[in-house]
Amino acid sequence: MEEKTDLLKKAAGEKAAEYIEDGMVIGLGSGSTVYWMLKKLGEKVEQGLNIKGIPTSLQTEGWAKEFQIPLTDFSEVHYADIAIDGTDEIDPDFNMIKGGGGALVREKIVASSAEKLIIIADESKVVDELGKFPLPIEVLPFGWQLTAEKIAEFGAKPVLRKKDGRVFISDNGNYILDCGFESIPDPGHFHKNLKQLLGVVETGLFVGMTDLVILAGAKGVKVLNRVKVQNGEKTIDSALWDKKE
Ligand SMILES: O=C(CO)[C@H](O)[C@H](O)COP(=O)(O)O
Repeated sequence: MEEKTDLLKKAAGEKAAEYIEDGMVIGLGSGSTVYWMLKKLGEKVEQGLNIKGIPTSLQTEGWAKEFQIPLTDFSEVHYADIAIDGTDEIDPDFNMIKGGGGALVREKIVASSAEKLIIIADESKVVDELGKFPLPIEVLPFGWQLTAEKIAEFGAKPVLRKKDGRVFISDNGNYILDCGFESIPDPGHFHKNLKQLLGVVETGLFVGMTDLVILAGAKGVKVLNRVKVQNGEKTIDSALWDKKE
């Protein structure tokens, strides 16, 4: 089972590398699906592709260096042409819960800087409604207990993330609270309310940011586009969203 998921992650990651063109600045997301994109990108760089990547985590930075992908940061560039990242949950509106790997703040900053955000995932990440995956919220370590109490008023029981028996520290030196809400019907509104709490650095809700989803499933890899309709309003080509194939 695990192996099958890995193959799907690999398929989605490798497909995303096809969208990278010479001269681009690429936001490099985090996680095991992104790993496969980085590996493929490394091969392309070796063959002469000229790009620069902005890593969203120390882990991604390490992998990028291993694959000899040239790196840059916001002291040198002000935007990325595309950002490619994974997700923990994605709904039919392309809204997401991210941060399972604890990189949500940098991921969101890099994704916001990008002209186009490409999400790569295996089909297990598709949900009808966000919330089953506990929402990661990055908080300041100081007074995190008070911040957790405030978050709990929104209906979750926040759990301080630990790794190997120790409190998990994000690349930004903060804590992560994993907050099981079960159901998040209005992610945009919910994010805004949580973000106003003192001590909250950022939430793992990514709303209205995704442009393209590369989804790997039993029947192959599908590319789902966000399409434009009248009045400049963006909507989803939901006809393509058929997770129950
Ligand atoms: O948000 C993330 C890290 O903060 C990852 O993109 C998310 O956890 C998906 O990871 P994976 O590709 O390993 O399933």
